[in-house]
Amino acid sequence: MVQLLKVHGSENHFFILDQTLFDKPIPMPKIQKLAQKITNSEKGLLNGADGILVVDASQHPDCLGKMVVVNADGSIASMCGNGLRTVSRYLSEKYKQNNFKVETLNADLKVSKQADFGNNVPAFSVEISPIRFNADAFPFDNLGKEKIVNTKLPALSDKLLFTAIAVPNPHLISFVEDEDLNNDTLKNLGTKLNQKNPYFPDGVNINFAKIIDKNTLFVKTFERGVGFTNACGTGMSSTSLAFLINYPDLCDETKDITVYNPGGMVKTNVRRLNNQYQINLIGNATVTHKITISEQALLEENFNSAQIIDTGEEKDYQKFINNL
Ligand SMILES: N[C@@H](CCC[C@H](N)C(=O)O)C(=O)O
Repeated sequence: MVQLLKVHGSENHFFILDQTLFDKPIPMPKIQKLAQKITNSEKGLLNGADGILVVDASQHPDCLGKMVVVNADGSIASMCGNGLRTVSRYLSEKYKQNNFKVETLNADLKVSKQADFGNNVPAFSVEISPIRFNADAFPFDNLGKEKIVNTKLPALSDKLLFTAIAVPNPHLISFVEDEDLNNDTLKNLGTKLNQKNPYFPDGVNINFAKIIDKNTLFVKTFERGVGFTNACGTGMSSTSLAFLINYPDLCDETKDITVYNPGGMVKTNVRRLNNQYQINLIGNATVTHKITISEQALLEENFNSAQIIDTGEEKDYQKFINNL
């Protein structure tokens, strides 16, 4: 029997699968196939999720573990901000440490336990890095730009301005008004740029942000490999950086930015130090269910035999967001 966890950061839901608990690690293609089934909202486990976070041992200095992100469609992403908070909590409790690093595909990232966001709402801070703006980091093509910073892209929209930042997964950001937050623009753009298209051959996460106040944003994301999510941690982080760059008068980098999202709220801090940007993302790391299942049943995608314990944390998370 093996244990999986169902977790979320701002209601961006994942299953944590710890390879070290299996007799033999599950080959990645099998996990990618499993992701497509277990995340399905109707036929998957516990109403599905946005992906699987695969945890494994790390040999890197100061790293308590390694995280690989598998999106709901089976594609692999270089990073996941909301997911990293939950993996940080998992490793923190497993090894009884509060400050450490987690190996990710592109970088070893500093993480730390923070004061709870609410009663029984544990929170973690995670470093979001590396940060890149150039086309090599994405890639993006046929837009006639080396960098996209507060730029009109007529091929995508005749009115919106876009900023493109890889953290290191690719994000396209636009600051919009209510109309574009609520109409189909984000859905249409997200769908167009995440199928075969001449502009973003690897797809792209798209974030529409509304400025609520000084240091306060609302961000809605259409994720590559997933579709609409309740929240995207790297999306809110890259959007916070775009906010600092494009609206310096509204963003005080000595203070945290509060970022509301359809699943709750996180804090980000974005600083420019020695001509380089640094981003930290702070938010809940909630474990909603503990799942015990045989390895065979899991790999045969026979989820009916799973034994499930509800941790009760979701009730407390809901109280926290109801008080926002
Ligand atoms: N939800 C994540 C991002 C997950 C990866 C993304 N779908 C991609 O393909 O880049 C987050 O919280 O950052």
